[in-house]
Amino acid sequence: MQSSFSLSCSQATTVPRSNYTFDSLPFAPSKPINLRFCGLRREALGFSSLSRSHFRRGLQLHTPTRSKRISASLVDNGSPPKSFDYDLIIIGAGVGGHGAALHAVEKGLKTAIIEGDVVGGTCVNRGCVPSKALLAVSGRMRELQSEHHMKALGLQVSAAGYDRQGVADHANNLASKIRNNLTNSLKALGVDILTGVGTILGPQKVKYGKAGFPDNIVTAKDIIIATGSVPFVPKGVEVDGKTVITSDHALKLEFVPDWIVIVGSGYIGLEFSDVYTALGSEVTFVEALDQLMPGFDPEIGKLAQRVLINPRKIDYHTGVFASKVDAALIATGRAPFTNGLGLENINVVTQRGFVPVDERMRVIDADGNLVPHLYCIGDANGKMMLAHAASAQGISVVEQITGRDHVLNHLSIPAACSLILKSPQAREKGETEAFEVSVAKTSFKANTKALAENEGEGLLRPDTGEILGVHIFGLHAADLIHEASNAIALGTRIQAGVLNQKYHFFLPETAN
Ligand SMILES: Cc1cc2nc3c(=O)[nH]c(=O)nc-3n(C[C@H](O)[C@H](O)[C@H](O)COP(=O)(O)OP(=O)(O)OC[C@H]3O[C@@H](n4cnc5c(N)ncnc54)[C@H](O)[C@@H]3O)c2cc1C
Ligand SMILES: NC(=O)c1ccc[n+]([C@@H]2O[C@H](COP(=O)([O-])OP(=O)(O)OC[C@H]3O[C@@H](n4cnc5c(N)ncnc54)[C@H](O)[C@@H]3O)[C@@H](O)[C@H]2O)c1
Repeated sequence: MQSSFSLSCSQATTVPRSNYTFDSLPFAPSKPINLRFCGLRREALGFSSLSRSHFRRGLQLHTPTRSKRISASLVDNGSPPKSFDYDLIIIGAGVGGHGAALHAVEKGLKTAIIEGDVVGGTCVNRGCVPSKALLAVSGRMRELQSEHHMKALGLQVSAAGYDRQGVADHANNLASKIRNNLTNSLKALGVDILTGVGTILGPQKVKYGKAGFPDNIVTAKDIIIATGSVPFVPKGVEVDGKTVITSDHALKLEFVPDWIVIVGSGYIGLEFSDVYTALGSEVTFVEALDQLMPGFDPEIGKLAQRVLINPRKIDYHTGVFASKVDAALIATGRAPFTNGLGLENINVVTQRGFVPVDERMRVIDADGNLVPHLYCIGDANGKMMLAHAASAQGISVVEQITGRDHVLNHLSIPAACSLILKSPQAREKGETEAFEVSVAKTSFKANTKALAENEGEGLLRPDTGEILGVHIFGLHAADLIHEASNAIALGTRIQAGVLNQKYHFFLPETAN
C-alpha cells in the first residue's frame, strides 16, 4: 500500500479540537512510562541552536524607526484613539493573518501585519508545507520499494535509496519558496509588514518592536489576533532539540534514526511514522489514550491502523502516559501562542491558553462581553487547528468588518489525514437535536480510477440527507474531500445526487 493513502473528512465538531490538549484529557493515564534512550544515534545529531524560543529569526522587512514610534492618534491606553493609522492591523503573519490581509486589501482596507518571526508562520515554515514535502518523498520511496505494486504496473525498479540531506533540502527549499511568495504577495498588495512582537496596549492600539529597538505604537479601527500555536509538551518532558524533539526539529530531518519513539499518535505522529518508516526507521508509538489515533473516527482509525500501522515496522503502547522521556519525538498536540500579546491590557483571560471568541471570531473578555473591534482567528482561538480554517476565519472577519455579516460554517471545512466529526459525535448531535443519524458506506473497489491505480480500499460516509460528514480513506482522499466540502458548504442534500453519482453513495434511510 502506498503512503499517499490518506485520510480525509469533511465535517466539524461542536467540541473544539483544543479539547484535545493534554491538560484536559478526560482520563487517568493507566501506565506512566519513563522512556529510555531509544536508538537515536547521538553522534548523528547535528542540531545547533534549537531553542523553543518563538522568535528565533527575524526578517528585516520593516525596520522600526523613531518617526513611527508614537502615532498621531496616541491617547491613553485605556481609551480608544480618535483617528487611526490603519483600518486593520493583524498580529501574526501565518496563513490565517496572510489570508485576512489579502482579503482586507481586496476590500479596500489600509492594512498592516505585525510578525515577530518569519512570514508564513507554522504552516509554511514548521508545519503543513515541509511535512507534506517529506510525505511526498516517503510516498514515492514506498511506491518504489513496493515490488508487487511496481510489477503489477509492469515496471521494474532497482533498489530505491535516498540522500538525507537532499530530502531535507527539498522540504526546506519548498518552505523558503512559499515563504517568499507569501511575503511578496503582501508587499505587492501594499500591506505594511511591521517586524517585531505585537502587544495590545488597549482598545484599537498595538505596540510592536524588536529587542534593542524602541517600541512603535500603531492604531487601527479593527485588530485581528492571529498568533497561532507552538508544540504542546507534557509536564516533565524536557525538549532539548537533540534527542527529545518536536515537529519543529523533526521537519529539518537532520537525522534519520534507526528507531524512534513517537509520543502521541495524532496527526503529526502518524505523518512522521509514515516518513520515518519509509526512510528505514522503526517506530514505537506511545499513546496516552486506549487506542491509536484516538482523535479519528473509530472506524476510520481501525482502517488506518490496518493499512498505515500494522504492515509497517511500527509497534505501539496505548494507555501509556509519557511523563519523562530520554529520546523521542513529542507529538502530543499544539498549544496556542499568546505570550507577550498583552491580553491583560484589555481584560481578556485565555481559556486553557486559547483566546475566547464567539462564532464570529469576536474576542470575549473576562466578564463575558465582546471586546469591540477585536477578533482572533486560527490556532490561537482553538476552534479548528488547521491552516485553511485559519485563513477562512480571517476572510470571514474581514467580511464582517466591511459590513457583511458572516458566520463561517466550520462544518464544511475539510481536514486531510484527520477526522473532525466522528461517528460518536454525529450520534450525539443527532440525540441533542432529535434527528436520526444513519451511516452510508461505499468502497473504492467500485471506483474504476482507484482500481486502475491499484488501490482497492476506501470508505465514504455521508450521514442523513443533510450531509453531516464525509470521511474518505484512500488514494487522493485529500483531493476528493473538497467536493464533499463544497456540498456541505452549499447545504446540498444527498438526494441532489452529485456525490451519489461520483462515489456511489447509498442513500441513508432517513433521507427524504
Ligand atoms: C507538523 C505540522 C503539520 C501540519 N500540517 C497541516 C496540514 O497538512 N494541513 C493543515 O490544514 N494544517 C496543518 N497543520 C496546522 C497548521 O500549520 C496550523 O493550523 C496553521 O499554521 C495555523 O495558522 P495561524 O495563522 O493561526 O498560526 P501560525 O501559522 O502559527 O502563525 C502565527 C504567526 O504569528 C506570529 N506571532 C505570534 N505571536 C506574535 C506576536 N505577539 N507578535 C507578532 N507576531 C506573532 C508567529 O511568529 C507566527 O508567524 C500542521 C501543523 C504542524 C505543526
Ligand atoms: N494533515 C493535517 O491536517 C495535519 C497534520 C499535522 C498536524 N495538524 C494539526 O496539528 C495539530 C497537532 O497535531 P498533533 O498530532 O500534535 O496533536 P493531536 O491532538 O492530533 O494528537 C496528539 C496525541 O497525543 C496523545 N498524547 C497527549 N499527551 C500524551 C502523553 N503525555 N503521552 C502519550 N500520549 C499523549 C493524545 O492522546 C493524542 O492522541 C492537530 O490538531 C492538527 O490540527 C494537521
